[in-house]
Amino acid sequence: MTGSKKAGQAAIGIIGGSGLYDIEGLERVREVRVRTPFGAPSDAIRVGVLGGIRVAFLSRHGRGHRLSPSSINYRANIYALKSLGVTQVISVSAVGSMKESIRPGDVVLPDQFIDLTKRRVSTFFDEGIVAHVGFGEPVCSSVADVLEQAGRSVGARLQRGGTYVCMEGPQFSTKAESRLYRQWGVDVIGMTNMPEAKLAREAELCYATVALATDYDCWHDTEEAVTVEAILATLHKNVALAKQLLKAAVPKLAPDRTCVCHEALRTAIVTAPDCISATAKRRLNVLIAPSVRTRKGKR
Ligand SMILES: CSC[C@H]1O[C@H](OP(=O)(O)O)[C@H](O)[C@@H]1O
Ligand SMILES: Nc1ncnc2[nH]cnc12
Repeated sequence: MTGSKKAGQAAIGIIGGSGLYDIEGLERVREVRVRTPFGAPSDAIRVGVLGGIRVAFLSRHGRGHRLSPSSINYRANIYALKSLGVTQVISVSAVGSMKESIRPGDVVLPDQFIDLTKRRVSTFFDEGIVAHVGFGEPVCSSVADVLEQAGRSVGARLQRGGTYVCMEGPQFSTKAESRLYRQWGVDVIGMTNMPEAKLAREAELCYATVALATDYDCWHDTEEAVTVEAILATLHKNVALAKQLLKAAVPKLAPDRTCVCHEALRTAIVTAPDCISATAKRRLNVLIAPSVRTRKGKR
């Protein structure tokens, strides 16, 4: 087994979305309840071994799907994974297809996001310390490379790249909205990847999403408009594929990161070190300690 991490720690995090509340085949599982300065994550984190590699699995909506997209504590989720030693996050999400070419059952690996959420806290840097991370490339292409290979190896119909528009929900879109997003050229629609991906970047975690297309939203002339029933039926058929994909991907993720995700904060913190409030330092210690340390005395 790789990943010389202590029990209860893991370098790879998996955030399971709708239909993926657990991972069978996760061995030597230890349930970790993490407390964070931002409150409780969606559920206990299940740390175990998948394909010989230690991973930390978190159900985004909680087991039993208790949390709506707007009430998920995204900060606590990302902070909790970071504090367990996670450096790379694979997110799994059900999405609506906004293109004829993406069929229910297909896998999309989005490389861009449009954030239309309205009532979510989307930063760790809101009190006592200011930071502006780059987000032009919101997805880690190294992780996406691995997901693409893994997806193809398990026979998924897969689209590499595409734009995920994140709506607030919980209601699905109107036809007018759906048509508008299509004019924007988006590929898929969902309700959860924002602010998750933003927070992952602020926490210097690699982040990539395996988006499982479940429906054609409500824009299609001949297909039924989306319903939860239809989404769950499609997920039911495809969740096994997603699990195979994850199992194939996990051992291929390089433990030593060469991407820029791990240094997102290096040039992002604008507050002078001696002006960062003690509370912020304490609250964000897990995230900012290395960057603040290297900037000491520079201002
Ligand atoms: C239960 S269907 C709608 C629900 O599914 C997606 O969630 P996730 O990204 O966690 O798979 C979508 O964003 C909605 O939250
Ligand atoms: N059509 C859709 N809109 C928003 N979120 C979704 N998740 C799955 N399908 C969706």
